[in-house]
Amino acid sequence: MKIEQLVSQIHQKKSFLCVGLDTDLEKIPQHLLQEEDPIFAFNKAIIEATHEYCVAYKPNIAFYEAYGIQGWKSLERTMDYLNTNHPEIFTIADAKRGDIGNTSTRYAKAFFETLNFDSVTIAPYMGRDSVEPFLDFEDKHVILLALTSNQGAFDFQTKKIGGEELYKEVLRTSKTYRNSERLMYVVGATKATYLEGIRQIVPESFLLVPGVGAQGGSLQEVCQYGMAQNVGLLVNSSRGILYASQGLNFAGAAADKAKAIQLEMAVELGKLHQGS
Ligand SMILES: O=c1ccn([C@@H]2O[C@H](COP(=O)(O)O)[C@@H](O)[C@H]2O)c(=O)[nH]1
Repeated sequence: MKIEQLVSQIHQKKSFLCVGLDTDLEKIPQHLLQEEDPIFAFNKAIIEATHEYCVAYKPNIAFYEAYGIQGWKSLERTMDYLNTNHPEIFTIADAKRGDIGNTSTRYAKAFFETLNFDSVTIAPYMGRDSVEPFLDFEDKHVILLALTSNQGAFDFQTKKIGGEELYKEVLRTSKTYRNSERLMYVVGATKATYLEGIRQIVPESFLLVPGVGAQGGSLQEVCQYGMAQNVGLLVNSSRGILYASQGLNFAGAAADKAKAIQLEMAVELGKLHQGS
């Protein structure tokens, strides 16, 4: 998908919500366990209930790999369903991959060609030749981990090397990569105040921002410090939407949660237009 199509969706739906499809058989409503493919049945119901309020879906690959071949089949069915029924919605494989070039190319083919995702999350630790193979795919995007939402982010990412924090070095160096216009970055909502400095380095890049809802990040703060002229934000919520209810009306409850976030996002987008 082209960035312009994503931006156009954001304005059309007045939303920059990404719904995380972290589907956990221990948390989905019990009655779905009788279905032939409970993970897909849950995802389909969530997608149908929430698609008008969001512009992206992000299956975290761990939740599918955990169930072996059956989990991988559920992921494939979910992607086929999205690409067939909602091709305008941006898809993110939250896989956090990255390896020597030869191997990265195989990962890229798996997510961009076989599963037909629009983007994949990549760890920057192995450097240029581990990331560039993912950047070779037209209209596909690499979402590089910059400053993650967890406490462990302070172990390495905020440490200074040569006078600058490592996450800033990741942002600056990655801008020199081949096809760097296909890069986006992960920045946790729990680190919202850092977004001001991040925007000085990557003013218009799209940022995937997990950590609102269950992890306690604030949507308002993310917008205050991180919104760009092209919006430039995809704010993710997974558990806060998926498991709003474990009863028969789980999808309705998820829709209510997604709509509540979308309405807050509409207010934030309104402020952007006032400022221009
Ligand atoms: O820094 C990061 C990077 C990725 N994640 C992932 O996002 C979702 C968040 O789920 P919630 O239930 O909304 O907390 C999940 O898939 C994480 O693995 C992140 O949280 N932080």
